[in-house]
Amino acid sequence: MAEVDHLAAERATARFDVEEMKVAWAGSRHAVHVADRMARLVASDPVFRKDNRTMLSRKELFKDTLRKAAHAWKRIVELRLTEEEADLLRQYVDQPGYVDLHWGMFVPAIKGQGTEEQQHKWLPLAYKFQIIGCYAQTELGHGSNVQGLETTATFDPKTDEFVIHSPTLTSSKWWPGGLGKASTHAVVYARLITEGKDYGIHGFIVQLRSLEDHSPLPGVTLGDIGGKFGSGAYNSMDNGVLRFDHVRIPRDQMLMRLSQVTREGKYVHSNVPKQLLYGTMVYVRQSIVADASKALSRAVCIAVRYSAVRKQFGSQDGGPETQVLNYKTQQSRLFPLLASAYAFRFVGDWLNWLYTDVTQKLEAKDFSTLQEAHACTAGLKAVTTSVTADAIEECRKLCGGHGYLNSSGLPELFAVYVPACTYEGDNVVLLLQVARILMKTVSQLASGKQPVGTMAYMGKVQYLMQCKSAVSSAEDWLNPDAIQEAFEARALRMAVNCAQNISQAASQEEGFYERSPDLLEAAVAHIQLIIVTKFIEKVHQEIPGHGVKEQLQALCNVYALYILHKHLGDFLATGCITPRQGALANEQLGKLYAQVRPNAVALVDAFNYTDHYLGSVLGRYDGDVYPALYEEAWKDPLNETVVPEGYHEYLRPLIKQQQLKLSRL
Ligand SMILES: CCCCC/C=C\C/C=C\C/C=C\C/C=C\C/C=C/C(=O)SCCNC(=O)CCNC(=O)[C@H](O)C(C)(C)COP(=O)(O)OP(=O)(O)OC[C@H]1O[C@@H](n2cnc3c(N)ncnc32)[C@H](O)[C@@H]1OP(=O)(O)O
Ligand SMILES: Cc1cc2nc3c(=O)[nH]c(=O)nc-3n(C[C@H](O)[C@H](O)[C@H](O)COP(=O)(O)OP(=O)(O)OC[C@H]3O[C@@H](n4cnc5c(N)ncnc54)[C@H](O)[C@@H]3O)c2cc1C
Repeated sequence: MAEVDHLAAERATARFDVEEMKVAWAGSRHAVHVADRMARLVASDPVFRKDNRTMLSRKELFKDTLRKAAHAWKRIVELRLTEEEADLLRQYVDQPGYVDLHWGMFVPAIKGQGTEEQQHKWLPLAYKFQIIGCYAQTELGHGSNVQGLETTATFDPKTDEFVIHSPTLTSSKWWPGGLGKASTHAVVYARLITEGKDYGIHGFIVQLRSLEDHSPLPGVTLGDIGGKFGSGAYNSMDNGVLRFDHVRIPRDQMLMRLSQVTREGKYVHSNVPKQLLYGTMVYVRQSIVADASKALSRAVCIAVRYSAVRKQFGSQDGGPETQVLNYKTQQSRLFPLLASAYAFRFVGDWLNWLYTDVTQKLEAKDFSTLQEAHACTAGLKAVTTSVTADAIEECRKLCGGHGYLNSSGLPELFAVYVPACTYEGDNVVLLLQVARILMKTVSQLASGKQPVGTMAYMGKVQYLMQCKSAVSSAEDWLNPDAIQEAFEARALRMAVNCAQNISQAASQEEGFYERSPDLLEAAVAHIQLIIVTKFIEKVHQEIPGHGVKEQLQALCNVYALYILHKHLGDFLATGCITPRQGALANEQLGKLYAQVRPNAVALVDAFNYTDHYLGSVLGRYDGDVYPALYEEAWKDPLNETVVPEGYHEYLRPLIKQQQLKLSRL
């Protein structure tokens, strides 16, 4: 009971309106309402139970995923849910499965790369689940290097067909989610060959399995690639392997929005940038940023609530011990993660806006913002997923020993989340893309070309290369202009330093290769600037609700000053701030943590997660952690019998043998 009281007391100390913070977090009152309804719908349905997931075998887990997906679809149809509601319902079911790829990549690939005619033919089938699709790009030999894929699609003018073929072992498709067991179709990326010429990678819709009995079609070899990291977790997904042996598809199953092959076999490229082929990846990368804030906020919610419940040391004269949340070290590890969850949420919203804006411009044949969309989605995907993966592990440690139990929810969350650093583009590979664009922008500064969008600050090169921070007290670091200037100067100076070093190499390519570790850091600095800028812009907006703006202001400052403290070396080495100013930032950070402390539990309540979605005995809303932990232990299959299976085979003979030996002595 005492623990329950603890969280009630924590909630009472909040200095802001939690209901209004829920609106700020979700984006609108409508969003809070819909999310609430969908979360409760899932939580109250026994089919969506997930507390036994880590104890299921791979086969049981996969079947459970099929069952949940089918039940979710049934509920979506029965309740006539809107697209927004259906997306949220699937999110709260919280079990990776083939439907993620069907809706998240197969459908978007057809929408983005198919002609109107192709969309008209294929999308209704996909929308009604008459076909199930996946996104088959990566191969055994190549993932990052898309141009290196080996699968071929050779046009045969005699039959008006493409022949899809896997010429080598390394050309086997390898990894696509939903491919292993569930999908009937795939968008397959292959080298288009016509009239004897290789035109590079293009997308094709290929049927893989019979719609009657689900068996692979002739010439198609298919399977699952095997168990993955952690128990439960991403093992619910059937990541697959696929080989083609001269499989024929009609010509009109090449996705022809960007380029076409005529009946005669002539290749025609529309007047659009060829990078539009990568459009589905750009779309998913922006969703992954929004998803990072969800995963991070879940972990932080668990760690904050548990840290308020957990007590260690400090008891005097039999009085209460100290809540671990009161330890300054706990706060300095946890509150930056809380601030990062909010930061990623807001930058994710902005990125979604950017993506929508770019998509509208592309439809009007305006390709000017394509590079900005690529740099922002790639860079933000890389930084937010890397931070989130590390943060989930940090939250596990923040929960001490109990964090290591599956029932804490953290091991599974980590195992599900960590591949986000790799899929949809390895984070290092993506940051190097950002670095390339930074170098290009720096090189254009001399010619007077004004950078735009998130690179616009580089236009202030004369000022930013020599400015000195005016901060002279800890409070000065609360001024957003001081923060913004320090972050801009750091990012620009790091980029310019890299460019200067590269220019001394024998060639641009060699210089880029040699300096790539520094380039990664420059790219991270640029992306952190974007996150800080978007958080500052958010806080400048009108935000209703008692104390909400003040809390967000504090979190924004925590985020920025934490990054400054963590990367102090960059700020000092580039001469943007002095060691004294660095120390003042750290002093202010400590004061901000004290400001966050009484609001911490309410700030995670504002995420509005149900206990079902959190899936953690440590993160329970009521804080009644110990009885739940105790009860959960007894549910383990090992506890089904008092004497374990194997006792008579292995334990008893061993003990008896030793006893016999002893008795002979
Ligand atoms: C369970 C949790 C799920 C959470 C997710 C939440 C929501 C998501 C919703 C649904 C998805 C569901 C589940 C997600 C889970 C897993 C799915 C995973 C799927 C996959 O992994 S699919 C495979 C992804 N593969 C990659 O990302 C490959 C990475 N490689 C590349 O992108 C490219 O090869 C490369 C690294 C960019 C290099 O390309 P290349 O053609 O060689 O180009 P360069 O020479 O480097 O550049 C040329 C030129 O082009 C520009 N460029 C490059 N890329 C783009 C782009 N995307 N857009 C625009 N422009 C681009 C580049 O800047 C250069 O420009 P220049 O001006 O310099 O010429
Ligand atoms: C869970 C999961 C789900 C997936 N789902 C899908 C899917 O649905 N469909 C699909 O098509 N694919 C999918 N993938 C594949 C995924 O997109 C690739 O694994 C990813 O793009 C990374 O490519 P890779 O495996 O070739 O890594 P590699 O490129 O081989 O990376 C290996 C190492 O090399 C480094 N490296 C590579 N290139 C460079 C470079 N130029 N400079 C410096 N370092 C470099 C990387 O940083 C990394 O450290 C999935 C992968 C996972 C793990």
